[in-house]
Amino acid sequence: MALAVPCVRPVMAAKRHLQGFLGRSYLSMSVVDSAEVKPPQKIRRRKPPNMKAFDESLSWEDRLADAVTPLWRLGYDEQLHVKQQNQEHILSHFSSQLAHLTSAQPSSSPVATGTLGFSVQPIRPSPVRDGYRNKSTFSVNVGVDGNPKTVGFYLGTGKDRNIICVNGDHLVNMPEKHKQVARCYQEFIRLSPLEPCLLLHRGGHWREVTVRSNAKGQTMAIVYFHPQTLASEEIAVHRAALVEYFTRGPGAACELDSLFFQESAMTRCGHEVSPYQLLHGQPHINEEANAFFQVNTAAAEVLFTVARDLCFPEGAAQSGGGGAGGTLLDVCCGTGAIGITLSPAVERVIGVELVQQAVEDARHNAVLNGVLNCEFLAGKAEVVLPGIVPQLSSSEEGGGARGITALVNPARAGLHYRVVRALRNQPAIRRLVYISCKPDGEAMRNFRELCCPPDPQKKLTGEAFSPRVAVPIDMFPHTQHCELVLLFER
Ligand SMILES: C[S@@+](CC[C@H](N)C(=O)[O-])C[C@H]1O[C@@H](n2cnc3c(N)ncnc32)[C@H](O)[C@@H]1O
Repeated sequence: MALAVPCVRPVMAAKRHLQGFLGRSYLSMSVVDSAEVKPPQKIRRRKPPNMKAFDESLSWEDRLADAVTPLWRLGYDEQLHVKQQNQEHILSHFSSQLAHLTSAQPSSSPVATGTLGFSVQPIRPSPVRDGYRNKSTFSVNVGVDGNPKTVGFYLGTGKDRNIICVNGDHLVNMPEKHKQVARCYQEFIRLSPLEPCLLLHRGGHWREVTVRSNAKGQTMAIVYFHPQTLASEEIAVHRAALVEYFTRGPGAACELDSLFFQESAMTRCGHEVSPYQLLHGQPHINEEANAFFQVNTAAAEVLFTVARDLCFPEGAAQSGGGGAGGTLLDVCCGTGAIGITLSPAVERVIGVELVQQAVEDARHNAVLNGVLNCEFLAGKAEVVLPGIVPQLSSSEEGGGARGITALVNPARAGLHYRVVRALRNQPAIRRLVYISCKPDGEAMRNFRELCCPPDPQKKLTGEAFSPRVAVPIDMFPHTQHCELVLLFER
């Protein structure tokens, strides 16, 4: 199988299907009544919103760039320096809390790495700095000139009634292809007799467009449409106009490989509730890299390599199979990318994930890659893990050379306390790798729970973990975001 990115596991190209991504469902929607037919609405030019709230000395483009990519004015080395300092500051805070918890000598300096008690490695840069996003969602709203059919990104807030939509042609993190689709979509909706949908309850139809692309340059667009009270035959007319525009009209220049359409009366709505309709092209575009569902594919490869090296420093992941035994617990595994990537290093991988559709994609990805030692369980980690982790002890403790390694990659809400307790109370887990996109948020609570002294009252009887190594990774150049990978051992 061909593989564009050889750093993790050359024989394992994870061909992830976009269909899987589309199928994810977090919200339900009410049934839309499409019986009432309304005549096409007249397009009104609206008054531009109150612009006083913005810094008027800057152009709209600069204001948007400052909001979306706040580090864009800095050179890349400077950006990395800023992020490194931020991460060290957060870790220093953690170190102080840790010292307090364990009544050890508090850290004296707020930022110096040497006083943390563990090492912070230099930030790993993103291999791609500009145009790295493989997914972009463009909104529709009132533009600077008052045109309500403007496709771009919001500035301002609904509460302050100063929302303004600025096109993203100048944003450095956005690929050209995504910008082209956004421009064409804007042209299309401006030609359409239908109103845009600016607020879900205020009428109008044309909503945001999501654009996805892969390393081969294939592009998928998903147009979201509010049906309001249109009859299905009416919607069909506008759907056909959209297809015509993107296949034979000016939009054909985008060379879309897939065009999807979703009728939805809610902000987000899953395929099960309101099916994604394939209007043109193929149902999936594939990515032959290891981490498609991260927004920056190339940087995700770096993340996975770091995770592998921290989980298995002895390097058996490169042995090409067989591994050194033991189990990898992939907690909050999403579509299984990390577990599948690391599977050669262990006898088995157990992935746990809340979203059923993601679990099905993970199973699909394992099959696609010929990986047989991964199982994926659907459910809340706080429900699933307390049931299975204690069972692992008899077979794993002292059995394999590695026992159990835990890798956790929760959403911003962090891990539920029951998850931390299940992991801590399992003595066969000697090593735990925590990947966090927001280490100064709820993850910090988890770090404390992992490292505090045992507390029988809270049924936290297992030995405490200690932080050993922290590795910041720049997944999003030009923004403030930074991923942190933290190795805990005991
Ligand atoms: C940051 S993503 C990690 C995705 C995955 N590790 C990857 O690389 O693609 C967090 C994942 O945690 C899942 N999640 C959120 N709450 C959860 C819970 N209580 N139990 C299990 N999974 C959860 C989300 O659905 C999401 O897939």
